[in-house]
Amino acid sequence: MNDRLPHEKGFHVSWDQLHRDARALAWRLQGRGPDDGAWRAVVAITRGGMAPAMIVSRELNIRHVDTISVKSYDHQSQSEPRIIKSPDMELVGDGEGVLIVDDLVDTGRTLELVRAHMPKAHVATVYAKPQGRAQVDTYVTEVSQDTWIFFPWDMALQYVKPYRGTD
Ligand SMILES: O=P(O)(O)OC[C@H]1O[C@H](OP(=O)(O)OP(=O)(O)O)[C@H](O)[C@@H]1O
Ligand SMILES: O=c1[nH]c(=O)c2nc[nH]c2[nH]1
Ligand SMILES: [Mg+2]
Repeated sequence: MNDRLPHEKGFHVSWDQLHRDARALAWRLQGRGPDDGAWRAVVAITRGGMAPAMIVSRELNIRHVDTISVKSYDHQSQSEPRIIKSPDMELVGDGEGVLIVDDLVDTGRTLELVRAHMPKAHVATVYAKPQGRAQVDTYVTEVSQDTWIFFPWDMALQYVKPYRGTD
């Protein structure tokens, strides 16, 4: 399933940047729920959606938080998305008033699968690439399709050689 553009560029996101961007996402969602502007619940797409969902639910004061676990990538290689764990369907119903939160949309295949389970939910991601953008109702920052987004939980600080070398 790798009929995709190679990822020629890297977009490196720090914890601080992720926090700011997830807050910006919350502010965009504020007051847009169906119940007097409020949202009933948040469903995080694990694992990448968990940190953004925590920040969004904190900002919007949403206490009902559940997860749907979808796996589609092994590092940068994509396979058929699979649901590993479903949310409490009594809580989420058809998705009305529910915010689905993920870190990013790339091809849109993960969200296609999740939307099929909760067709009336509002889908929000922090980052979006053009191919999957139509699957998202609200996002903060778009990057090009040939960009790989590196998240803080996948990175570590390490020594870098000086550009001109050492004596
Ligand atoms: O739009 P798509 O092409 O479907 O890709 C987007 C999905 O891929 C990543 O999850 P991944 O499957 O790597 O699992 P993870 O969240 O546990 O890292 C990312 O967190 C999104 O959920
Ligand atoms: O960490 C990630 N960065 C990405 O750009 C991406 N696209 C799909 N899945 C992804 N995971
Ligand atoms: Mg994910």
